[in-house]
Amino acid sequence: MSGASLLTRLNSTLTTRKSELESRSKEPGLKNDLIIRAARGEETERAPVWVMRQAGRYLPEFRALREKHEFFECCRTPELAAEITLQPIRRYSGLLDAAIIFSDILVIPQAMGLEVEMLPARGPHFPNPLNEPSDMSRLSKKVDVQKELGYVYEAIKLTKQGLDGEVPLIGFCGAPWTLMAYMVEGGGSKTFEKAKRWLFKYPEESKELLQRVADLCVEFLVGQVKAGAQLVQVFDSWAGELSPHDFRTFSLPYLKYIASGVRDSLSCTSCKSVPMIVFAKGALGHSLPDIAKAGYDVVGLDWTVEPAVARHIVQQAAPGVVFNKKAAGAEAGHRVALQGNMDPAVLYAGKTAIEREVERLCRAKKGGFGGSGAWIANLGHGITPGVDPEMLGHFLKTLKRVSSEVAGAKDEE
Ligand SMILES: Cc1c2[nH]c(c1CCC(=O)O)Cc1[nH]c(c(CCC(=O)O)c1C)Cc1[nH]c(c(CCC(=O)O)c1C)Cc1[nH]c(c(C)c1CCC(=O)O)C2
Repeated sequence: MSGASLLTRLNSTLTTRKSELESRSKEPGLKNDLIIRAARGEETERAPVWVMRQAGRYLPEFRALREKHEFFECCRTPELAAEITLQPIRRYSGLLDAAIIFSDILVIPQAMGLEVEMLPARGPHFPNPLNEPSDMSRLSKKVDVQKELGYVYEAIKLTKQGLDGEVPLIGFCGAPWTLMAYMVEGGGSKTFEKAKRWLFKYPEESKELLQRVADLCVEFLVGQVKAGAQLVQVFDSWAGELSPHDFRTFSLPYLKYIASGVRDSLSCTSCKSVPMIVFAKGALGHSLPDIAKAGYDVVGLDWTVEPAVARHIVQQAAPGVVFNKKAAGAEAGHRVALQGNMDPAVLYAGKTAIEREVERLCRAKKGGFGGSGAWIANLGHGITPGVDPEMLGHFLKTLKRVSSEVAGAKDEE
């Protein structure tokens, strides 16, 4: 074969492959699919970026709305939830690569029949938490997720209209262990002694509760995807409270169950598969290889792990994962992508510190993520209420600039 015809053939193979990739990831009308491609382990022209809690109290426009409406009223009113979801997208126009639906992880305990209130300055409060396993009889036996949480689906639909394809929308839920911790503690805690007492005194009953929550997580995430969520994230915010053994016993199995449950369920419907992100805060130091193999496309990192080290560990543990074999839009194996992981407190330290830390985050030679893709830039936990919104803007702009440079130069890798 002549050089020219070989080139033609190669070109046509590449074109076919490119259009396959596009049809797999790009929803009609979606203008920016950077985060979807990065989540699928692909190289991207820069790192997509979003921020946990990007719709929140650091935004004056959010606080203004909250003066008029109670927290769970905002969650339960699709128009308000959609408006709040869109607030950061509007303010940081062109700088955020995803929206996350405004809601809370505690809507699942509410759907199970527990009362939850959001106390000013104190956070979530359960007036009647689960004190003993016998209290599980107070939980609804069979939760009608559509009836109890349909308002989230409505909010997703409305938000999608508002976004008009500008960026993808992320759905989410809390992980079973984190939700159980709230349900038993009755709120946040420094020691988690009540929830841990359950784990150690009543391991079987704890597993029953975790399983009941996990089943709801699967149904709720699938519902969010059917309503239009284009990625989903599972937040295990309290994973780091558990010893490695207890994490493997009481958290990891349910994280796995959720990933495979959602994928199986979506493969049985005409719904396209969506990338799944797991964020097990505080558990990465001991369990990153296990988390990388838990069935998620993306592993979220808190700031206690060095990106280059995490990349190495994840690549060793899960060199190429094949998900969604049966799903519509089935795909071949891909790298597990990473998300994170700048310390949110850097946003308090001014522009010079932000620039320095973004450089470290992006450049492989500085221990950062490097230019080979499969990275979604984010903070290592949610943005905190005292941050000046301008500083988040500076983070987003700097990240966009430096990560484009690094991807263009392949970061000398
Ligand atoms: C543990 C947890 C909760 N909720 C959530 C988690 C997991 C993430 C994490 O670890 O931070 C998840 C969450 N909560 C909220 C979102 C919305 C989407 C987003 O912008 O990220 C998401 C994804 C809104 C919220 N959820 C809450 C607020 C602020 C409450 C207010 O307006 O009064 C917002 C914007 C309240 C909330 N809700 C919760 C707590 C502990 C608190 C109070 C403390 C705090 O504000 O950080 C439970």
